[in-house]
Amino acid sequence: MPASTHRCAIERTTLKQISTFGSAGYQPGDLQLLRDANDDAAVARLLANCPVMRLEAGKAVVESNQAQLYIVLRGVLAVETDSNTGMADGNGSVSKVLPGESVGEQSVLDEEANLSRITALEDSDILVIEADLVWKLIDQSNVVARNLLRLLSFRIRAANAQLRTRQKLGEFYRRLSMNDGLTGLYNRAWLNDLLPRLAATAHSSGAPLALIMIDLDHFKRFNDTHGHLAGDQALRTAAQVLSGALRPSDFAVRYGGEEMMVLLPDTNGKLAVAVAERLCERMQQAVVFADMRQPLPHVTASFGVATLQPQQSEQDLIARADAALYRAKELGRNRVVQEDLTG
Ligand SMILES: Nc1nc2c(ncn2[C@@H]2O[C@H](COP(=O)(O)OP(=O)(O)OP(=O)(O)O)[C@@H](O)[C@H]2O)c(=O)[nH]1
Repeated sequence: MPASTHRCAIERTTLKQISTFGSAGYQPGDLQLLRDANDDAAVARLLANCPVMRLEAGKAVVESNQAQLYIVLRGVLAVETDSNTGMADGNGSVSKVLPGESVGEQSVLDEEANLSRITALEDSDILVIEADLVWKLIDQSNVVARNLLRLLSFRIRAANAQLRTRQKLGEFYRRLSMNDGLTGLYNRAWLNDLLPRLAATAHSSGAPLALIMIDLDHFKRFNDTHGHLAGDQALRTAAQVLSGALRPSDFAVRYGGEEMMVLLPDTNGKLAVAVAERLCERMQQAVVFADMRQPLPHVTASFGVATLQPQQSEQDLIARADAALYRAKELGRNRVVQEDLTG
């Protein structure tokens, strides 16, 4: 390619030409992409007139419509991946490009303009290679082709690793938004999302769905006597009792304050009462440790049990379980009451 064509594309950038690669005194073999190409005459010939450009610290390469490959000869570049490409998660990530390393291979290969923002972290000298010259290098040098494949393979691995990390992080935050921070049980937001779906499934399949509403007894007194932190510990203990006693298909939710809820898909009223009895029993036996040397008094809870009736909404189900819980409190607490289906 004639040298004038290079100049035309480059003048639109903040880069200033300081020499050509042929006269700058660098060895191709020192550059990642040209490793083992020191004795490759075709490579030397093709690169001889390629411009070596200076990018001052803090300056960015102005976007070019044409794909170009940048190889750092001296200095450091920061490459901020574009967040509008659909490849990123909206947060562009920044990586450093050190002497010998390159940026822009992918845009050269897919013939797209480089959408990354490239900035010099210090005064940097850069070998700029136009896309069609990169293709000529690939055509004429097996060594360059192999180095490029190696480089791309490394980039794919790195991108996959980053993707996996982001997926894990996404999963972590998803869980965080569904779980109550104090007890680890599902939270109200999760319930609002899931309960209508559980109810719809139960209605359409005809399988029973039971709900147990649970409220710790005299919890205000517990807090007042032992302090709020001990109260928090009692709540955690109660949550452990629930999650430790349920089947994997059941769900325990912190409904709010000292109120919790258990959802039992595929469970009829009789079975749900048996589960609630078991929970009630375990609750009064569970030891509340705020300080290992001195356990706190046991907490008890009252339980209201209801099952989804035909045509009943999930709000009706909660209301019926709540009414049964209220009755359990009235009858003296630390007990299970099933909804009254005769009324
Ligand atoms: N430590 C602690 N206390 C809480 C939390 N959420 C709610 N509470 C307390 O739970 C207590 C609930 O009190 P009440 O609604 O009067 O009920 P109760 O004292 O348990 O009485 P009964 O339900 O009638 O047995 C209040 O004192 C709340 O401050 C929490 O996250 N941590």
